[in-house]
Amino acid sequence: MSEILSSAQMRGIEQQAIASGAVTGLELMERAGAGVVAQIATAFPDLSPSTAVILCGPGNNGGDGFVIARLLHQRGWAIALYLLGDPARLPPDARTNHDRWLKTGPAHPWDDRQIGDRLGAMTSGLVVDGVFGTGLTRPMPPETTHTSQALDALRHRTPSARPRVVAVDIPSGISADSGANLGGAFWADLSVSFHRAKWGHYLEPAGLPEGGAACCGQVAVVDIGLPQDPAPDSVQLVARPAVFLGKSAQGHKYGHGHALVLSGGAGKGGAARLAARAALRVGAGLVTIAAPQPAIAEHAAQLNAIMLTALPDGYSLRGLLQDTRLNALCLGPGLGQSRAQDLVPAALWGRRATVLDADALSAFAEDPPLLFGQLHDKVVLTPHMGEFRRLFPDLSERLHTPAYSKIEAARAAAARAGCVVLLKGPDTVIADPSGRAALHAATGANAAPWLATAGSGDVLAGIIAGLMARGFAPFEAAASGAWLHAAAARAFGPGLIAEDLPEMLPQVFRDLGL
Ligand SMILES: NC(=O)C1=CN([C@@H]2O[C@H](COP(=O)(O)OP(=O)(O)OC[C@H]3O[C@@H](n4cnc5c(N)ncnc54)[C@H](O)[C@@H]3O)[C@@H](O)[C@H]2O)[C@@H](O)CC1
Ligand SMILES: Nc1ncnc2c1ncn2[C@@H]1O[C@H](COP(=O)(O)OP(=O)(O)O)[C@@H](O)[C@H]1O
Ligand SMILES: [K+]
Repeated sequence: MSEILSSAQMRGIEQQAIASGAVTGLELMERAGAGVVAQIATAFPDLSPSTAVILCGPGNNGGDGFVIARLLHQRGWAIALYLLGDPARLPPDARTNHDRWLKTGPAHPWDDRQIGDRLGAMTSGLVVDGVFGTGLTRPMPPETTHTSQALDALRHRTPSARPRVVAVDIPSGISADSGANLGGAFWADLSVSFHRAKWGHYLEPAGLPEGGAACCGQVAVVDIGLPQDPAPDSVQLVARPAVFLGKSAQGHKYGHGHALVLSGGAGKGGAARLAARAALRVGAGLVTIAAPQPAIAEHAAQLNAIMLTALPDGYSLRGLLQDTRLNALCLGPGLGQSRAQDLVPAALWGRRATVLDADALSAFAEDPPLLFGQLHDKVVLTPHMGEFRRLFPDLSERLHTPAYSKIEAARAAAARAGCVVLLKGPDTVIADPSGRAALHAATGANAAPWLATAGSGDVLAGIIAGLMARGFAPFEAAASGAWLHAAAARAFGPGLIAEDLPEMLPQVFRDLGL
């Protein structure tokens, strides 16, 4: 797992390092610029010096741009540099690098049309976006409209017939906190960030225009000599399971737990079977489906290793939970809302590790606090955005403000609910009530677009329940579950349907070396 930061956290680290005397802002800017130039060489080894258009903005992102111009020039590049804004108003370090650059070449005043035309005519070379970085919280100014449109047009050309586009830190116009396109954002083949990647590199707010995960291209992170201590409240990017998922040679099936998946009525059992299959494949020692009597025959016809029991209502669930070996529950997929209203309180009374998904969440849309009052710290809620809106309408509403991120929303939800919340999407956030948070990004090179298929969420709920049956803590089970789920989808590839996901887990485990 690697740490990702908000813009405020990054600013804090930078300011503290400068205030302590360990480093100057000018040194950081020099290293940032040098880091970008080094990453360009690494990412595009075939790119030989030709023309680089360097776009500099009014803040420190522009300051990095001047450093990059100087260093690329030293490497034989012809530079065309444009500055948005008044050089006299540049912050001090950016001003110093602006003045240094002027000894080598000119800083053309920003001319949106001229830049747009120039970019449109380029068939090779480099465009460096140092217009705005982590400091931007408003839409791009109108003076960048043509430039943005010209960049958009380049994006649709084959890479061999256009310049490479490199963003300093993050493409201008993308919120480093929420990943939102603030309006008129640029895009890049490569975004070179400093010290740590930012939340916005991996978050992708729903809908158009495309946001951070879609616009950042390859994300590279360069060390600029800031202290490496973990930031308080930092968010971890889930790059692989944080726990060892192998089984010990001596294990007994009851040592790996017994997961109970609660099913809906006749004809509605598919979702529970998907979840149960996933719980078993992920390594739970035993898995039982508990279904109303009329659904038993249908399940029996389709199940072998998974056990089956009749369960009419919440009263009988309390009875079933007298068996302490049943250590993890999964409720919601295909459950039906009235059955959920009856079973969820009984399940939560049992204080087992519990996944609440789908109908187990929507059943409380009328009165979310009724649910929150019963939750405990072994529960994982797995809402998609629609379910999240039903339980946390105010947080969902706030997500429409561009700088408010899905990470903050999931954190606030976990604090309110008093349990782990996993908020789904191509970018999945896992948060607990203490503020601990992780982001699993199925975007960029990790994209898993075939997960957008009916029933894939049921499988995720089952994976997490299975991992909790095995004894993993809710947060680890949720974060590792999100990773396994996407890895299974990638391992199968195009054509994936939900049934395929559990069947890919063995290969995912083998690839992990288990
Ligand atoms: N934080 C750090 O440790 C480091 C930061 N560096 C660079 O500094 C960047 C952040 O610099 P800044 O905080 O100066 O911010 P930016 O350079 O991202 O730009 C924001 C600046 O423009 C102004 N502004 C914001 N929106 C505007 C708009 N729509 N129209 C006109 N002006 C607008 C802001 O008031 C601010 O001055 C980073 O992205 C990175 O590139 C690097 O130099 C290396 C070290
Ligand atoms: N485009 C996508 N890329 C990656 N993961 C996705 C994508 N779309 C959906 N997912 C994942 O697939 C699952 C869908 O769950 P959910 O919305 O509950 O669907 P269902 O109710 O049909 O099972 C979630 O885990 C979500 O994160
Ligand atoms: K930028």
